[in-house]
Order: sequence, then C-alpha cells, then structure tokens
Amino acid sequence: MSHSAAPQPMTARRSGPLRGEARVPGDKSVSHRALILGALSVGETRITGLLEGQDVLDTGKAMQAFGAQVDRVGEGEWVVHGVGVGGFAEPAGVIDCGNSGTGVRLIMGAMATTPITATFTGDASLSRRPMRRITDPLAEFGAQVTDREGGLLPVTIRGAADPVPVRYRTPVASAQIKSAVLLAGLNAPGETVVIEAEPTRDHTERMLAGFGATIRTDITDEGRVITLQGRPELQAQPVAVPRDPSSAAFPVAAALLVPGSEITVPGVSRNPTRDGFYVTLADMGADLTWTNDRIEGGEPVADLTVRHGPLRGVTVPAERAASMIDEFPILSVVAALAEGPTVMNGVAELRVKESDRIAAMADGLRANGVTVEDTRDSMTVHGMASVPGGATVATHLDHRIAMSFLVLGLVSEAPVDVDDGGPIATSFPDFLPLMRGLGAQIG
Ligand SMILES: O=C(O)C1=C[C@@H](OP(=O)(O)O)[C@@H](O)[C@H](O)C1
Ligand SMILES: C=C(OP(=O)(O)O)C(=O)O
Repeated sequence: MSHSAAPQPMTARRSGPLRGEARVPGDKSVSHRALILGALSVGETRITGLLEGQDVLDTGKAMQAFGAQVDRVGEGEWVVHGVGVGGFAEPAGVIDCGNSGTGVRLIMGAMATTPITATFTGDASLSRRPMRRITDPLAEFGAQVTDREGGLLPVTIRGAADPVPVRYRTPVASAQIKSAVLLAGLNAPGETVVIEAEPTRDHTERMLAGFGATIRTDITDEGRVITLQGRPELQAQPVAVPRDPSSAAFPVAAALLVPGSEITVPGVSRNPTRDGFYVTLADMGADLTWTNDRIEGGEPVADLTVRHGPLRGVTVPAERAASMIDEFPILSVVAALAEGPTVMNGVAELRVKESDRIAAMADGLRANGVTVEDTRDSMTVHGMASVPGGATVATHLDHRIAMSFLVLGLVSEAPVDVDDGGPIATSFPDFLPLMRGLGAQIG
C-alpha cells in the first residue's frame, strides 16, 4: 500500500536545547529481511523490535500474499510461519511495495527461482527507480522478466522452473542487488556467488547464517566474494531487531546542531557496514560517546550520547559512501552549519533513491540560503555560522529529504517548511512525537 495521497505539509522552528532519550525505531533493513527469511524458513520466527513503518508493513503483506502467515502479536512483535525455501505460492493479486526499493528488490529475488508468476508495482517514486539492476541477474537464474521501457515498474517475473546457480559481480555498490541474488540463490542447486568490489551492508549474510544457511565471505583481490550453498532448509529463528542507525541520524544531527543539547540513543546498531555517518561526524569533531557495546540478535549495538558542539567541514572519501549511503541528506544539513566546506565524493547512487537526493538537497539548501555545488557524483556544501532558512522545500516523496529539512528548521533563523512529511511514515512513523519529546518545535 502506498502512503496516503494527500500531502502533509510540516514546519520546523528554531528550538531550545534538545534533551532526553531518543528511542528510535527498529532497523529497516533488518526488519525487511526478518520477514522475508521468516517466510522462507520452516517453523515460527518471532521478531521483536520490528520497524512498523509502511515500507516494512508492505513487505509483511507481500509475504502473506506468497503464502506465509504473518501476525502482529504486540508492539513491534511479529510472528511469521514460513513456507520453506521454494515453498512460495503464486500470489492472487499484484504485489504493491509502496515506496520501498528494498522491499520490491529483495522480494523479486526471493521469488525468482520458484515456478510462480508475480507482478510488482509501487508508488510514483518507486516507479521511477531502476529495476534491471535486479532483474538482469535474476534472468541469469532462468527467471523470465517483463518490464516497462527503461526497466521500470510494473515488473512481472515468471520464476525459473529449473534454476541454475549464478556467479554475479555487482556493477554498483548495492546491498539490494547482493541480497536479491543471494535470496534467489537459496532455491538454486549448487553455489551462488556474489562479488562486490566495495563492502555494503551485510545483514542478509548475517541473517542467512543465523537461519542455518551455509554462507561464507572471502576477502580477495576482487573484493568480497560471498558464496551461498543453495537449497538449505532454513530454520526459523527469533530475531531481535536493533535500532536503526539511519533513523538515529536525525535526532543525533539535531542534538549536534542545537546549542545546549544532550541526548542519548539506546541500543543503536553499530554494524561496521552502516557506521560511515558516525565515523564522519567524529572526523568533524562531534561529541559522540558510545558505551555498552554488545551483540544483540547477531548485530553489534551500543548506546550513544551526543552533545552539541562546534563542527568542522571534512572530505568524505568515496570508499566510505556505501556505509552511509542513506545519511548523505542529513550530513549535508550538518555540513551547512560546520566551519568550512564538506565534500561528499562517490555519491552517484543518491540520484536513484526515493528522489534524486543530490538535486533535492542542493535545491532545498540553496533555497534556504546555503551555498552548494554538485556534479553527477559529488556534492559540496559550504558551511556557515547561521543558516537563513525561510523556504518551503519539495520533498519528492522522500522521507529522508523531509526529515533532513525539518532538522535544518530547528536551527535556521526563519522556519523551514516541507511540502509533504507524509513519507516519513515509511521509515520513522514516530518521528514527530519523538522529536517533540526531545524539545523540538516541529509539526
Ligand atoms: O539493502 C538494504 O536494506 C538497503 C540498501 C541500500 O540501497 P542500495 O542497495 O540500492 O544501495 C539503502 O539505500 C537502502 O535504504 C536499504
Ligand atoms: C533508499 C532508501 O530505501 P529504499 O531503497 O528501501 O526505498 C532509504 O530508506 O533511504
């Protein structure tokens, strides 16, 4: 289901110190994978801390459409009764993945080696995003694909009746491509291999291992070589979803920027394939303290304390981009208030997210008085002591653009408006109450 069509304008105003505990929601990437692997295993998978954002709810509905039983039994607590690898049934209707690139791409992979047919759609944003990066490798397994010109949704996939395993080198750094190939490889006999030049988030590999698949990662001269043995019997497992470092980035950035602030974020994922934003903030001189490092549900987590303080501009190296790919919008807001320029390199993938995030951030920052330069694959933000603000920003159905500019409005001289905050519910449904609870003037 797509989010409600009526736009929800929102405004953020200059706020006093932010204080308190930010209990951000469950990790979106881990939540999608918990539902999908639960559906592909035998037995009962009990998930706690699931993100109840629209993207993940759409994946839950899709898993039901493919024959799994998916039940909400409490707040963030879900139970999945799976059908086993190769057990997906043909869905009766179209699979609408709403706004979610992760949802549609991972589910395409999960069904592509089972002899059933499914048609996938999404909202206006998802319908502009490239799908051949997924369907090309799925065709190598033997799936038959019909799509719209340019490889756009709607896409119909006829799953392979006699799948063959695939050896695939990802053409861009993308955990969605890697994960789609691995999920397809589950029902192909023999070894499926994915080679990635740059490491990307590794939740699929971790969770597959946790569910009993034979999977290994070798670090070689070509990069990471991930080898999965096909046709395992996945065993249902309890999954404790850590808090999402990509969602935490918004209250963290707000606390760094609003004078006098100090907040804590408990139990946030510190997976090294996701920590580039926090590494960059540390380079900028941010006051971040991590305590109580531990492993929960196979993922490293820790508690984070953030205090306001001065920040300096930095150059973010291209090889760090994948580990903070969803945090560049909020980093560019932080950069607008740092001393000197911040240069972000190797970020061309931002152009094919929920919006063209380089264009959306550059346009919105300029409208609010910030100097920005952009090229096809880089962005430079010139920091200033105080940002004028006062503009209305077009969010293009992109939750992270909306949240980023609402954070800017907490420190700019004049309020910042966003034309539509509705999509925030895809990843962070309690963003407004959480931020208000810390003292943010936002609504
Ligand atoms: O695998 C995932 O869960 C995700 C991978 C990333 O996309 P790409 O694989 O397209 O880089 C990221 O932007 C997205 O929010 C979540
Ligand atoms: C890119 C994102 O998500 P997806 O690709 O799943 O739509 C995101 O959440 O920033």
